[in-house]
Amino acid sequence: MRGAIWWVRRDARLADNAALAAAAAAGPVTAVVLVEPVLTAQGAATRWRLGRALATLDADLRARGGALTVRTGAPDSVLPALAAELGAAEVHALAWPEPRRIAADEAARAALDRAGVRLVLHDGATLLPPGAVRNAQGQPFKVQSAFARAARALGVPPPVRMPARIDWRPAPGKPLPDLAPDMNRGATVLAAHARPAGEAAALAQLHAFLDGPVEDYAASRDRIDRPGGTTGLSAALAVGEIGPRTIWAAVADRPGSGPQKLLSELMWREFAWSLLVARPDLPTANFRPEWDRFPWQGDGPEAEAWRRAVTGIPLVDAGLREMFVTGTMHNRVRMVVASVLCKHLLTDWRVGAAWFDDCLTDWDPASNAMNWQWVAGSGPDAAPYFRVFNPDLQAQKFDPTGAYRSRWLSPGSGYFEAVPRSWRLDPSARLRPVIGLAEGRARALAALAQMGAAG
Ligand SMILES: Cc1cc2nc3c(=O)[nH]c(=O)nc-3n(C[C@H](O)[C@H](O)[C@H](O)COP(=O)(O)OP(=O)(O)OC[C@H]3O[C@@H](n4cnc5c(N)ncnc54)[C@H](O)[C@@H]3O)c2cc1C
Repeated sequence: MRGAIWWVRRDARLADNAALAAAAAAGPVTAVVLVEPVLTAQGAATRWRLGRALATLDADLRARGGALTVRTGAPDSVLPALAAELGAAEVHALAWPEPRRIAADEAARAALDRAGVRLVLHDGATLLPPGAVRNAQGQPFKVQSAFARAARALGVPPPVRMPARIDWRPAPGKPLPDLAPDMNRGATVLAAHARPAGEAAALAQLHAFLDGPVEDYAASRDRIDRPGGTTGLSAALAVGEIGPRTIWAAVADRPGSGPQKLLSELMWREFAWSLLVARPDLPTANFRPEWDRFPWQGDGPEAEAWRRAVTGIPLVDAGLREMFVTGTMHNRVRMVVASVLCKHLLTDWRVGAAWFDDCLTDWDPASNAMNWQWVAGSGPDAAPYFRVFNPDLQAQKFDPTGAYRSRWLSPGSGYFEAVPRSWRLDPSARLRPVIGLAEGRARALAALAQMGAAG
């Protein structure tokens, strides 16, 4: 048998991986990672996290007699050459239907076709094949609850079994380079605070959550002062150390409000991917075109204070610091920091989404874009813009002990060691709010009225 290439992208796992299973069925497997433009264009934190996932996968493969083969360059030139070198007739990869990835995959497919090599994309990055969930008119859903009902009715396929035996055939290549040299000193801080990487760690994390915390998930998931109320699996999902179907299968038959709530949150991720597939411009364009008239302020000093986590609004600064230090942020706080940016600071959601793209280790192009548009009001099934979160009331409600704010606002949180020195932040500075909450709210509502009047 001529063997096949398993082209590893955001699927750093051996289990529940249809691409690996298909490659293994074709003979010896060469597991390949490409340092390519789609990867290098991604944000720093997500590249850093992907680097850790791939390094751990490489160690897992070495323990089984394999290794990752690393090559540099665009897939449409590197893959045909590698296939020729190996005599491989097939390349298998897990589909990741993000616009840049789709375009690069199409170019790779055309080049491989010319070389007589088949590129096969498999599903498994989402619960159901992207684009499969449609309404009675055959259109994608715009309302999440209806989408989730229809998706559940279709039934989530079980995870793919890992092949019992895989013959690994690594090819010569260089070691995996540092994928995020631009993290600079932030990398050391992140390494000290991020969760462990790898497939085994993700599975252990899932099972530890299912062994207890899941029962209380529906009630605890918003308590930001009590860590451990959520799975913490988003970064592992984003780099594919665990497949969503593995989580679904482990949770689906459990009774109780906690497990059911977890399934419904996974359906938000699923909805986001269905939106991105239907509207590839979701990360860059207002889903609802009337939002093109909204009088956003430019990316000015208020937005910069937000990015640097020095707005003087405690919950906002705490959340943005948590993200800088850990690469993630609690969902409740993401909603508040995004709301303050789009409403009190009247800043275009794309400014905030771009900052998250760069800072999140769990960056997911679909979830990030959908959630930003949800908060801003420009998305489908979005929160109405006039519903303006008051960050102080949110803090009282979800951080009643103040533990979250104390942790992330303390000078010893790690934040000041992680940020660029050029920001010249003073840990002992007493911050004044960049805007009064009542003033910001009134300004936001006036802008909304102006958009309405312009319509
Ligand atoms: C402005 C904004 C930006 C966001 N950007 C991202 C992003 O880039 N990547 C990302 O994975 N999530 C994003 N989210 C969604 C959510 O905040 C994270 O998925 C969640 O905090 C991850 O923590 P967890 O794994 O412990 O979640 P859990 O509560 O344990 O939930 C389990 C899984 O369900 C999914 N999920 C939960 N909530 C959502 C949601 N609102 N939307 C989509 N999927 C969800 C995630 O895959 C998550 O890992 C964003 C939310 C907001 C408000």
